[in-house]
Amino acid sequence: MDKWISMLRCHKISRSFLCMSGNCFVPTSEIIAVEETDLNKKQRNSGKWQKMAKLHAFTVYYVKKAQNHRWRCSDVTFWCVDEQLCNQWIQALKELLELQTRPKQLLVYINPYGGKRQGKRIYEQKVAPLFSLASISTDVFVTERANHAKDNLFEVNINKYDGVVCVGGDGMFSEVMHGLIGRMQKDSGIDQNNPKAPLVQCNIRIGIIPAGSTDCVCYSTVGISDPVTSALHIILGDSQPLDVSSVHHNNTFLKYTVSLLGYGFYGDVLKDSEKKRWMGPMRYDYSGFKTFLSHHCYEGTISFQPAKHTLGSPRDKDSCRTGCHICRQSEQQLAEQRKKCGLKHEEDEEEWKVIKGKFLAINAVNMSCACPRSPKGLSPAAHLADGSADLILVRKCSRFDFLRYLVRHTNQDDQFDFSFVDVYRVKSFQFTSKLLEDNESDVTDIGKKHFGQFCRDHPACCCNIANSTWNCDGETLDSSAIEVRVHCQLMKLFARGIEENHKEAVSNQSRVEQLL
Ligand SMILES: CCCCCCCCCCCCC/C=C/[C@@H](O)[C@H](COP(=O)(O)O)NC(C)=O
Ligand SMILES: Nc1ncnc2c1ncn2[C@@H]1O[C@H](COP(=O)(O)OP(=O)(O)O)[C@@H](O)[C@H]1O
Ligand SMILES: [Ca+2]
Repeated sequence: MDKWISMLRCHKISRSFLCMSGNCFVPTSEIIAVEETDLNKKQRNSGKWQKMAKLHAFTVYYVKKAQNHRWRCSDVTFWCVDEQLCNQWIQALKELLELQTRPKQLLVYINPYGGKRQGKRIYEQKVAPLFSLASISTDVFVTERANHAKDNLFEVNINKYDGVVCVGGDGMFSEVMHGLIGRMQKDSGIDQNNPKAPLVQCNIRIGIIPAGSTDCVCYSTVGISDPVTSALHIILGDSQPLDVSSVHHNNTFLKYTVSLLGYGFYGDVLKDSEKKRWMGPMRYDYSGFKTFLSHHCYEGTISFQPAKHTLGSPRDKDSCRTGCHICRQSEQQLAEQRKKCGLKHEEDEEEWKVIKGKFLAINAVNMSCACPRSPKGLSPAAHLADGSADLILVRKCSRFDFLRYLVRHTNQDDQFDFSFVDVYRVKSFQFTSKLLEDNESDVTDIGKKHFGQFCRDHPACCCNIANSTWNCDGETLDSSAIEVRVHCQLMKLFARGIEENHKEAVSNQSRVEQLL
């Protein structure tokens, strides 16, 4: 009988922990749901139960943390002969759950064509059952065309929802983010075309269920690209602020970006890969190889304002982790700035640094851009919410050197430790391609007429006179002059940043245990 009445092992309940046995406990913030267990069902399945006294039971579903930031839903059932006691437990636990601020109503957009075209199946089989277990109601849209989700976000009654979930890749996330941020600015009468406009923060969180090709935003904010893990972060109501950069050209708003804004190599890879969508995520390997062989470099001018407000540097050894003190400090600065000037932007005429040159790649990243292809990312020490971006300039170099640089994205070696790579932490920057500069100064329009030709002065130098395009979070952006500004913590995700590795977490756990 003892075997069945594990309720006896359930010693103690406090406001923050449910202790289930001497060495196993679950923080209440990690309980997914509590349900009365349907014993009739179990009794029907097992004959020996019939002879026992009438039992009552409830099941606690909780987050079980596995290796590599992977989360799973686990459960434990507590049995009891006393119905009243059982109900008291259920009641007490439900009250504790009510105290947690968790999403109750979500708006879900599924891109059925992202990644390996599994978005719909992933949502239906892995995510929807968890949402229903956690009593979350959902309105689900399966998109029928690109920009469907974005357009819809301008029409829906957004206040009805506690969050928006997108099922897809970085491109789909970008679409939903544009819809939400755009909607917020429209509702507040803010003109997005003004690059200096102080944007209104977006308090409705976005959850990403990864079902795309790169899933860099998900991987960099959760530590793994796994639909169940992401669904559990949404259910627990996690919150991770995120920097967003705005991209403008001549007082016209072009795009927002949270992960990679890349010109040259990554722009060319994306442009070529769009023609190979049928290949699925493999298209990036194919186009990556092709672009690597073409070895085009582009000439232009970059000017930037260094981010002096933040303590970190792109060469730091420590990365941004859950509860990061550098991001917290930026949050405090932001709050103080708001107190001082309201929504107005501080007019800063801080110094601009100017760099001219020939580049194979210009990458601006608001976060590390870690993804399964590059587990440390393009800038391992970049922060999710410090109000800065890391600007990585890869100058013209040999194919062999560029390959060495690319390979370092995939291993532990320092990818900035090359004479042809410079990295700066910035709060804003501008880029103008040489071709545009020449056109603006009324020099003949050679580039446009002879697209694809190489530098006339140095035929062997591989410097392409055509412009590259920008890879803006997986969307192509055709503009040879852009102005970029980082907006500190403009939006929030259902995530908590990457947690310290498991070993440390376990040792913290046993420390808490001793305290109890
Ligand atoms: C020869 C060795 C080459 C190894 C290079 C490995 C580098 C991988 C770096 C990945 C870059 C991450 C930045 C994320 C970009 C996404 O926004 C974008 C779009 O992602 P999506 O397809 O929408 O999920 N994906 C790409 C590859 O441009
Ligand atoms: N129903 C649809 N049909 C075609 N394209 C779509 C649809 N829904 C969304 N999209 C677009 O598909 C693009 C890529 O989607 P994404 O989910 O990021 O997949 P991937 O990671 O494979 O690129 C996004 O730009 C998005 O706007
Ligand atoms: Ca940042």
